[in-house]
Amino acid sequence: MTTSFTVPAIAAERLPELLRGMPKAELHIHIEGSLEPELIFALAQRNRVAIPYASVEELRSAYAFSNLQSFLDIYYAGASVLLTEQDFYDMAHAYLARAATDNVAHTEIFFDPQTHTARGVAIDTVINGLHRACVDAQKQWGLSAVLILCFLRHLSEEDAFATLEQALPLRDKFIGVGLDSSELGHPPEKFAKVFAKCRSLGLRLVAHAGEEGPPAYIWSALDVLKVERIDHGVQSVHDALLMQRLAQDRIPLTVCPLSNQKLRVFPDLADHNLGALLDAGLVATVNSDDPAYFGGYINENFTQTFAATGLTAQHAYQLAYNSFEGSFIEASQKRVFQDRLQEYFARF
Ligand code: HPA
Ligand SMILES: [Zn+2]
Repeated sequence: MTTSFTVPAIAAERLPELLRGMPKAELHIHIEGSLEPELIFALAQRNRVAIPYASVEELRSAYAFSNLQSFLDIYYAGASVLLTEQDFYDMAHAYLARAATDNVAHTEIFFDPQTHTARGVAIDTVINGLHRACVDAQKQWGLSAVLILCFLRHLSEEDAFATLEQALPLRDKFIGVGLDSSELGHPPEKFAKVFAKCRSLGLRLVAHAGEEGPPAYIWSALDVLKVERIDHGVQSVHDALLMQRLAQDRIPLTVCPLSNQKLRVFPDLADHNLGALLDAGLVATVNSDDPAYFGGYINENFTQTFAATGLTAQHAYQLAYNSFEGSFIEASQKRVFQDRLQEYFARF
């Protein structure tokens, strides 16, 4: 099965249906960013945590962002209602139920343990709750789900090492590590030693780079941290040599169009460079990032971006194909998903 499959002609008005129904993998979703205002309020009540908003509507109306940091401030505040293992389970279960209806066949979920351990929540509480929801998703919907532990880059490398040490007894419940939070001023090389340690432990490696930060951060994520995938990476278009490198080494980019729009990386979705990345031969994918905050889960990211930019059914096939190729599932299972994808397009 190759990527060179030619998609049969499909009328433009049937594109949304095609996009919603196609099997896909999601590779960039922060589970704390799937916490809907309704669940924040329910958990605040259940745990008797005070939140500075009078209603779900008031909270939702605060979701107007000017850049990454303005989002992160409210995102960390929202996560403060999570205390028990059941809270983490409920949050992940709600996301996974939603992903299943969006025809996500496989998902690789980020979580931010330091956001919780800093508030006195034990790392076992976090990981066990999330992992149990992943196990249940496979049983309930046949949806495969794995976890990626992210280090917060605004904190020190020492803090990342301490977090890794706390997590290692639960090593079989997460497949890799990532790097997220405030990008500017916190280049990947700040975490060179902890990523080298994770690599030696056989953990898979990813990092956010080139969301707001320069192409230099993408180079150092690749060459210093030795990551296998770049989260966002949309700033790579400003460096022709980097574009060549990403294409040649088939480094996947986990692009998040609605996030980029809401955080004003591309204020107008019509100006998004997803099509340019694909046309340059990069292994770009579409993902939701923080769907409760950015106005849409993965299918909304697909349908709104296609409507705004004029991408075609052939691009849709390529994006779904890339999502399986870029995933950390084993090669034989990737082929199963990619065969299913080709069959879906052939029969649509
Ligand atoms: O888009 C993001 N960028 C960096 N950190 C994050 N944490 C949640 N979402 C993001
Ligand atoms: Zn992200």
